[in-house]
Amino acid sequence: MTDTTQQSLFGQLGGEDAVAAVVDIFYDKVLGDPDLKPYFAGVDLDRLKQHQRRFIGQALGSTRPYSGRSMRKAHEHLAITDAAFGRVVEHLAASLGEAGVDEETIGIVAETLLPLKQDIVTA
Ligand code: HEM
Repeated sequence: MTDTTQQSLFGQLGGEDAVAAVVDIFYDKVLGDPDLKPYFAGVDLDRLKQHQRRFIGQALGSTRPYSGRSMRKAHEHLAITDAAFGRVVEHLAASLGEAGVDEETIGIVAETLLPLKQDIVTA
């Protein structure tokens, strides 16, 4: 998929304000999932929210510059399993659906995230 397509996903959803709404839904789902909550133990709230925003931004191809750690460096100490990665992506898909994004677009977003799995899953 080209950058142009990804940018239009971001725009299609409604830009930063709409993304903030998706982040709230996503945040509730991830922390409300007993299988995922432990990964976020000890992570401060600001950092977590930043995670969610960047996660969504990355998923939708936001052009906002990213100056954080690489995906591998950010996650290697967490021993994230394949299953946990899958659940996070599922929660994102559900959150986008609740925000009114159509199935086809959600599928494209999920495909965009999949290549990151090899850097994030270490358990
Ligand atoms: C495609 C999937 C993902 C993306 C794009 C993503 C993105 C990010 C980003 C950008 C950061 C911040 C890095 C920094 O500030 O240096 C981060 C941190 C973090 N991520 Fe993810 N993430 C993903 C999947 C996951 C999964 C599956 C989990 C757990 C099940 C997870 C748990 C965390 C935690 C706990 C932190 C904070 C680590 C710390 O500050 O010690 N992430 N992630």
